[in-house]
This record gives sequence, C-alpha cells and structure tokens, in this order.
Amino acid sequence: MSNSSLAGGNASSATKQIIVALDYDCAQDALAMGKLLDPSQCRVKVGKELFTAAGPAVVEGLQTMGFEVFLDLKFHDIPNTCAKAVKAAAELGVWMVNVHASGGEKMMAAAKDVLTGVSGRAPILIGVTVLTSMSGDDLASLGLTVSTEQQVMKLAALVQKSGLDGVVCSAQEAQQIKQQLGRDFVTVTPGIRPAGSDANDQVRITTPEQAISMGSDYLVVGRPITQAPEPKLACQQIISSIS
Ligand SMILES: O=C(O)c1cc(=O)[nH]c(=O)n1[C@@H]1O[C@H](COP(=O)(O)O)[C@@H](O)[C@H]1O
Repeated sequence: MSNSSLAGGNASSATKQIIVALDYDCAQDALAMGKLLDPSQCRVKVGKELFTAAGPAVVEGLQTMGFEVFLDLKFHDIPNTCAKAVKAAAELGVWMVNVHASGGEKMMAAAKDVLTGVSGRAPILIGVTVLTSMSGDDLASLGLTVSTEQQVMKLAALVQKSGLDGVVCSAQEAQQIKQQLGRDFVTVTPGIRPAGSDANDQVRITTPEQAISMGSDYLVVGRPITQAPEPKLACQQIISSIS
C-alpha cells in the first residue's frame, strides 16, 4: 500500500493526525523534543531552519526514534531542480514532502514523476497553496486581486491536476477543498491554535477542533506545543481534543 492510500479521506479515522513542527536551530534540541513525544501518537516535521542547521542526520535521528518525518522544505525551482530535490528527499525515506504550488504545473508534475522511479515507499507529495501567515492584503501586495480562498482553490486544483496527493492550506479552506476536489485529496493544515493561544505570525488560524470539523487530515502544530511549559502535556491535550 502506498503512503498516499494511507492518507486522505480516511485520515480522520486514523491516529497520528498531529504533526509537530520541530522548528529548532540544532539537532540536539529537536531530538530532545522528540524524546518527549510519542511516535505512536504523532508525526514530526523538519523544516528549513532545522534542516539547514542539522542536515539529513537529524531526519535519520528522528526516524531511528520511530517517527515518520514530514520534510517541509517547500521546494520551488525549475522543474529539473525541484524534481531532483524531491527525489533526494524520497531517498531519505521521509513520509511526506512538499513543494510550492506556485512553481506551476510543469514543476509539480516533474516532482510527481520522479517519485515513480524511487525504490520503496514514495513519500506523500503535497503542494503549498497560500501560506497561513498571509491575508488578502498580502496577496494584493503581490498583485493578486482575488480573495485568499479563491487563490487557495485555484492552486489546489492545479496541484490535483499535476498529480500530487494533496495540499498545505489553512483549515479554513479545508472543507471547500474536500467538497470540490474529493475527500481523498489530502489537506495538511498549519495555523493551528488552541483557544487562547498566541497567533504569533499566523493569520488564517483555527483551533484543533475546528480544523477537524472542517475536514483537515493532518494538523501541523509548532509553537503551541514546542514552546508550552509542558510540551508533552500540550501535545496530549491537543490529541485528546480531537479524539
Ligand atoms: O508547509 C508548512 O508546513 C507551512 C505552511 C504554511 O502555510 N504555514 C505554516 O505555518 N507552515 C509551517 O507550519 C509550522 C507552523 O508552526 P507554528 O506556527 O509554530 O504552529 C511552521 O513550521 C511553518 O513553517
């Protein structure tokens, strides 16, 4: 069974919908947080800061601890370069990898194509639509005159047309994506904030409960867990709130 068929529409009945964003500047801190978390209860995300500082070794370290890793490097480049980066990610054995949907159909299709030649389990390949830190005003400043929802839907349709498994979006758009693109099209949603938490730099936010009720498959949660006084407890509370 491919990773893709494990994701999507049935994820809401599965466990491990929480992906903890390990946004740290060194492997030591990321692995220390990993020790507090339970790989049978959540997955982890390695993003640009941690990967740039610590490289593939930290991915391997987390995998050795039993975690499935979402490698969030948001590749965005010419098709050949992007596809080769996705291939390198797949060879690290990661569970999920992402590219920017705004790289376009040719870039995304090349990234998907390269995975057919990868031995073993291919990672779930996801396209980032509009960053959850962005509002309509931010889009306008880029010269986009459509609403955030319209832009997310436009990019999500392009992601699907390019053959990818799903999108990163805010949970606010997850319901519409499921309605228009099908329940098996995976929605990965950052911008998760338990009631009363600081939004930080996130704009399009929802609580974990709202994200699940809107049809989100996977909830990416960073600071509300990693900067909590008791991260393990914060993670457990979020898991309980959606179970
Ligand atoms: O691709 C992502 O994971 C991502 C996309 C997006 O639109 N917004 C977003 O916040 N993220 C990532 O999700 C994480 C959210 O972290 P917190 O805001 O601390 O919960 C960060 O690691 C971001 O890099």
